[in-house]
Amino acid sequence: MIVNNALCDSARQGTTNMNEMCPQYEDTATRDKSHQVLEPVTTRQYRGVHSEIESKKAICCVKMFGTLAASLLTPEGVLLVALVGLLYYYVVIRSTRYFADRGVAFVPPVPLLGNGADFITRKRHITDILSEMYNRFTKHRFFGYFDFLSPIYVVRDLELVKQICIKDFDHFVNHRIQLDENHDPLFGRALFAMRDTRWRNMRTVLSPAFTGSKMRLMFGLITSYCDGAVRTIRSEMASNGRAELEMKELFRRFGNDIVATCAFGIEINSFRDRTNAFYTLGKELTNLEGVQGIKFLAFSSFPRVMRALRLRLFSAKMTSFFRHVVMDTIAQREQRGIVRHDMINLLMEARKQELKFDENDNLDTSNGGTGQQKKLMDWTDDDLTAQCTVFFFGGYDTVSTLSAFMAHELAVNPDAQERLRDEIDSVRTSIGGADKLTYETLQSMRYMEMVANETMRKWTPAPFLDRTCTKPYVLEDYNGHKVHLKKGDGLWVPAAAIMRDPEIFPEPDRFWPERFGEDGQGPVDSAAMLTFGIGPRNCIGSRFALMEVKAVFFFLLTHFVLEQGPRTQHPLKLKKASLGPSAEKGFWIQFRLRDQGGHQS
Ligand code: HEM
Repeated sequence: MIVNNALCDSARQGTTNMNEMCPQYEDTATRDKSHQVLEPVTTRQYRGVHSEIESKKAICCVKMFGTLAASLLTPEGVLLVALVGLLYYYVVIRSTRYFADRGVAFVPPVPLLGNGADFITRKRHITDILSEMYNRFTKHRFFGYFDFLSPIYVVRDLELVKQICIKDFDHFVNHRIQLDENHDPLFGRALFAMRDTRWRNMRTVLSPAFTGSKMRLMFGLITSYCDGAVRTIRSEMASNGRAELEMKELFRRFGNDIVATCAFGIEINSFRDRTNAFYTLGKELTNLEGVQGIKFLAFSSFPRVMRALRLRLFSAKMTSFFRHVVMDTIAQREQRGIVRHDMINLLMEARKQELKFDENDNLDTSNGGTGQQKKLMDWTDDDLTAQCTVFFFGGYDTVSTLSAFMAHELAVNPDAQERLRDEIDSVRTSIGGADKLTYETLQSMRYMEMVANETMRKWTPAPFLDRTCTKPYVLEDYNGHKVHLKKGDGLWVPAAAIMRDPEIFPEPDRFWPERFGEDGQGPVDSAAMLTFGIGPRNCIGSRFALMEVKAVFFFLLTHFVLEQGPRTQHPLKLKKASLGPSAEKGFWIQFRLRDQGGHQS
């Protein structure tokens, strides 16, 4: 793996050159090529050998089957079959009676695979499965879902969602996922996976790093990066000023470089250096497609089994890569007394108990922020690396997904795009150029906010939220039927289904940013906007995410018009094999340069 062109000027800027730091990541593949020379084999020779092998295999199978049948006909064999049958009955068949025994509405699951069987076998996206159940059980505040064999209470009533996630949060502090901190140090120690007091302490310590004032400090890093990236795209366009680009890939590159600079203090240009380690490992780290998506679900459903099998969510190679990057950057900064306004700097302050809320920050105590500084925890190197890497887990795929859907909606809704461009042009003119854009100006852009909100509603990157019951609790249905939850019971909030509920958002399949404007109806309840979750366990990085998405679109629409191209899939269909929503055929959009004259900064 080569980390080419890690554009660095570490002494001056506090950024880090990854080749210098991690020489072990140089590509060894080319050196390892085998020099063995093989004799060529003709097709006929191959077929002959192949059919001989096949017939030997068949004979072998018949023999094995015979031996097995003979051994099962012994008294021990019969006992074994009975035991397996009983185990199957108790573990698989009986478990499917869980909700029936408690009087909770549910759809009979597929044995072993549960209600997500169609997702596991790639027939339907998990969002579609949950939405169908959500729309079916309108007479209930909650219904049952089997995640493999694990029963989950899916809470569909908004008042109950608020009760669980805000008012009675003490009963539902944790997410379901459980990882061994030592075995899976990156994700196991990240805020998302932390539990109970450790989570509370870390959230309190980290909260000041995500306030408006800290975002303002990082804003310059983002805009200078956006400007450079847009210039690279412009320079690569065909002579007719057009290019058809795949948006997920484009925004992954944007997101990668922004996370690298803001979180890790490393400057990379993934548009030029297309296979840099940050990009390839980050993509691997956040991949929730296919087996990795199922593995993620399995760590929530059978944490003990996964731990007993010593399975890791992320490879040791990845852990070691990010650990080196963070530790070497910190060492360089400490040696040279460098201060750079990025997340590593904030975490270094947090480790020294020097990270504080600023006077102008709105203290949001629901997020764990108290503004007081006392020693809540001792930081290990892995704790620090994990909180940096959270930008990848939490922010990389989600932000690129949201941006890709936003580009798609703007391309297929030219009126909305035109209105957004008008707002961008008028702001740019009033401030005297895109290079003068500030965090406050971006925040004040009304239509930009409406477009982002509507995209987040229609295409939320996290289709459901999850919680575990930490203290006994009683759920009550509309008809007064009570269900007693015990410690360890799992709950989901079907965020995507709620945000497409026509009772809450009329005409839910329509992209209509105006619904969030003065004339629009907005949601009947603001708690229905669940893209960033709800309550004290909500997304700590939401400000950062929105700042990034809005800044990127400010620069993109300054330079380009987004249009449907020959490969644009409209209406979009979701890719069935991915846990996070993604487009079945990719997000292909045609970029057209705006008139070459005075639209750029
Ligand atoms: C569009 C982008 C994003 C979306 C849609 C998103 C969504 C979410 C959601 C749904 C949750 C769970 C909330 C809950 O259970 O109530 C969450 C948690 C979290 N997110 Fe984000 N996120 C985004 C960007 C980011 C970014 C940029 C970061 C960067 C640091 C981040 C870091 C986190 C962390 C650390 C948590 C766990 C918080 C905790 O457990 O206390 N997210 N996010």
